[in-house]
Amino acid sequence: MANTKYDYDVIVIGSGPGGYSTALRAAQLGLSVGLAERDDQPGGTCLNRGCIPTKALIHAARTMYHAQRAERFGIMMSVDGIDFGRLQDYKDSTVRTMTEGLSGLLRARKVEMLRGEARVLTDGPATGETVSDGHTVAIRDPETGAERSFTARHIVVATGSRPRPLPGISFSQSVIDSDTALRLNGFPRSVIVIGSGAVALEFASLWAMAGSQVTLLARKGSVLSQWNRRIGTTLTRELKRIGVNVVTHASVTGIDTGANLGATVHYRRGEADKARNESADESAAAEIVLVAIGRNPNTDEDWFDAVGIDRNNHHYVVTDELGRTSVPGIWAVGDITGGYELAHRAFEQGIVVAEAIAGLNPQPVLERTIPRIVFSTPEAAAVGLTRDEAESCGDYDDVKETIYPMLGNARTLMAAENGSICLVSARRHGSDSPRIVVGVHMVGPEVSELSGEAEQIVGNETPLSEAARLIHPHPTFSEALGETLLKADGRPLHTR
Ligand SMILES: Cc1cc2nc3c(=O)[nH]c(=O)nc-3n(C[C@H](O)[C@H](O)[C@H](O)COP(=O)(O)OP(=O)(O)OC[C@H]3O[C@@H](n4cnc5c(N)ncnc54)[C@H](O)[C@@H]3O)c2cc1C
Ligand SMILES: NC(=O)c1ccc[n+]([C@@H]2O[C@H](COP(=O)([O-])OP(=O)(O)OC[C@H]3O[C@@H](n4cnc5c(N)ncnc54)[C@H](O)[C@@H]3O)[C@@H](O)[C@H]2O)c1
Repeated sequence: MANTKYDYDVIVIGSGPGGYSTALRAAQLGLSVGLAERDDQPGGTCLNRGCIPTKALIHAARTMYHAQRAERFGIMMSVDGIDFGRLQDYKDSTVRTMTEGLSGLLRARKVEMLRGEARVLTDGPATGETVSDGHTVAIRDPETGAERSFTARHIVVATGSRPRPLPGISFSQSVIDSDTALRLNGFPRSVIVIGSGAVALEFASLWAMAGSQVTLLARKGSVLSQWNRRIGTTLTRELKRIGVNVVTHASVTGIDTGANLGATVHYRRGEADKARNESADESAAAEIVLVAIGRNPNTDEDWFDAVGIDRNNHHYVVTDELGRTSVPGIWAVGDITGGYELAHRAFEQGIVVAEAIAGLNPQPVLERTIPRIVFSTPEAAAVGLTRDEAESCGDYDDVKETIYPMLGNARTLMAAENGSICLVSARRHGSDSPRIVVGVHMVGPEVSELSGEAEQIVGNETPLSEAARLIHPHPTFSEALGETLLKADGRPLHTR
């Protein structure tokens, strides 16, 4: 779509999953696109400091962990050591391959990279052309500091998020965030992980499998306290099995750090104390402390206020369901929009925004069925509602929970692993329509790979009786979901 008034049809600020998917889809639809990025390479948190490097390290640590446990199969193996330099090279080259691949794809779609820190201006461009407010982006060259201005009919803000520190405790050499954790020169001998969400559990699993002494401080009675209760308690138990010392009901009260590496975390045990009548204050010491208590959106630069982009009390940008902000012509996608901070949600938001800008009529992102995965050991995955959510939302009657212990699954048994699936089914409120699956919650080996099927079933509101007719190949982990569906449909085959 040629446009003479502006330099670009669309300028996207930030090249993480939200920004780059917007740029790729917009370019595919014939729009001219500039993609501003302050980092040296595109990909944002996900490719450079998130999804990709963490999973590369988890893959490597799992390989070592499985080798050490092979004795139970009669295979005697030992790990002679870890060449951490080579491990880092493997992780970095995985990241490089991904970011270079992305750069190539952006070039092929003729997306122009605009390198530097970007901000939206309220006035017209330096060229003196007349444009309405909020259509000009200034980009500061990282080398010279000089600013260049570009105009666009639409601006998409995708500035992402950054690690959140504990209130009153700054990050330091021994109190680190996930960015620093990925740059360590070796696996720590001992580590305290604060938090019990995805980042905490993935690093705790990774380090425990690599032989570190890991203490995880969880504020609630189990990890993943926002998830289905059974998933949280099963995962808490399984993490202990791989050697993570999970301390529940622990609220951090302070951290002492010395001049050298090392820190002591002071915490208060909540409900547990009352039952045990013990001293409320406890402490733990380790080489490093990882703080993984969530992320803050990158929406605090002055220009957000100057341009008038509405944000909520937690600093997330407020948008309508297609991604429009309060300023006409300015859109937002990804972590800055609140809700699930996930790469695949950002991809879909980017596609929707690009299609809306191009004048297509996209469906809003279906937030309810976005799969959530934690690549811990074992993995956890969830799609849709928990029983409590289904009962309280008012949309459903006759809510039922069906539990399937994964030990009944042949592949889980062979792998000498454990887990559980919890399926939530219900009928639409006030109708005698068929029972449907409204939530699937899983913990166990490879359950990340079962989330696609779960999303189809929940998202399409497939009647339970039809979903239970799907044939799952034998012997696979996916049979565990098949068995759960059969059980929920009142005709369990390999289970009671
Ligand atoms: C350790 C870790 C592991 C994760 N693992 C997973 C996972 O396995 N699966 C999953 O789905 N999600 C995962 N996530 C979450 C995922 O990384 C984020 O949800 C996703 O990256 C958000 O994409 P985004 O485009 O909103 O922002 P980001 O990826 O944060 O990208 C924002 C980009 O904008 C740039 N930027 C910001 N401000 C400006 C500016 N003014 N000018 C120019 N450029 C700017 C930044 O440099 C950055 O490149 C993980 C996160 C972390 C921290
Ligand atoms: N596999 C994945 O998809 C993946 C992996 C890593 C990160 N992510 C995403 O990145 C984002 C950040 O991850 P995260 O794990 O940091 O955040 P999170 O929101 O998933 O979990 C934060 C955890 O910290 C706890 N917490 C909050 N404040 C605390 C405090 N003051 N003291 C102690 N505990 C506190 C919460 O109870 C929660 O358990 C999340 O949105 C997550 O979805 C996704």
